Amino acid sequence: MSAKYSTASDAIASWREDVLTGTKPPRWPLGDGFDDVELGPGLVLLLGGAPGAGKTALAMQWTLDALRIDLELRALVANVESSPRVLLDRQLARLSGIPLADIRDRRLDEQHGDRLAVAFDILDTVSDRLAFLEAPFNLENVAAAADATDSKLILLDYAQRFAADSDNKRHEVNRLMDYLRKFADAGCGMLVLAAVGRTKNRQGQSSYDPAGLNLASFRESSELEFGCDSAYMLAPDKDGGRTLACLKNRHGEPADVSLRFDGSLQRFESANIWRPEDFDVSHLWQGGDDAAE
Ligand SMILES: Nc1ncnc2c1ncn2[C@@H]1O[C@H](COP(=O)(O)OP(=O)(O)OP(=O)(O)O)[C@@H](O)[C@H]1O
Repeated sequence: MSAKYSTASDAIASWREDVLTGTKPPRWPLGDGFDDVELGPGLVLLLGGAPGAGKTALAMQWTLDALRIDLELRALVANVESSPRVLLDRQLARLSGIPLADIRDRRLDEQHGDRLAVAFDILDTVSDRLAFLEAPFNLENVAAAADATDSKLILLDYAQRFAADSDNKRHEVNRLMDYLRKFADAGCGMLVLAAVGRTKNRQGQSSYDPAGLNLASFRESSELEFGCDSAYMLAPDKDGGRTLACLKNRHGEPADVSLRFDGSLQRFESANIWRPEDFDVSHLWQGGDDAAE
């Protein structure tokens, strides 16, 4: 085999050009509050969390918002567990502000008309740049579908299900990361959801206690944690919010993100974004009335 390498002069020529012209590595915007979360060509982002933590909801929100903001972007969603209709119901709830339960049961009438119209308009702006993988759910089909649709953002939900069936699942999941890196090297950005294993809590019981979840929690894999560029764990807070804990960030300082999650609307937002209802100022008016009497 002939040796494969590039000389430093080759590498420096294009790199120096980027540095001097201020050309940054491309990143896709993921919406308000997620500036520190890096997803773009060449990167593998791992997102873990207990069942029901909201991984799918958050990953779909990022994907749709990236498509809304970056009109050049195309995305492929490879979800083994949920059909496109189920995923679209959830996004319709988020974009329209109509509770998911009403959308799921189609309890919709004229009063929802305007909000539905706005949400469908938004979906129309992304629909020809968004594709859903159909069976077979394997990496060969992911590669073929990404090529056919020219998708650069690929959402895998979830990683362990894309490891070939085998008696040695751990080995297969480790091999999976090799393939994910090949997708990234080919210019794709990989948003990879991962199941996590239970850990022992302080009482010695097996649980998904957020305090015990760490890089080693990614089930059946050591390679997932080493091979990714960034790894996040989505965990419920005591007050019903979520913390997006950054366990690893190869290209920057790891920064956690505090989130609010509205399950009925499948909507995440940064806990740092100001909302009028968080500030009850009615007592000030009350005080004013008292003072006037
Ligand atoms: N109509 C609803 N009202 C309120 N909450 C809801 C409603 N429908 C779903 N949810 C909640 O939204 C969350 C959706 O989680 P999601 O499926 O994104 O989690 P996940 O981390 O991907 O889980 P899994 O690994 O089991 O797929 C769950 O906590 C679920 O209970």
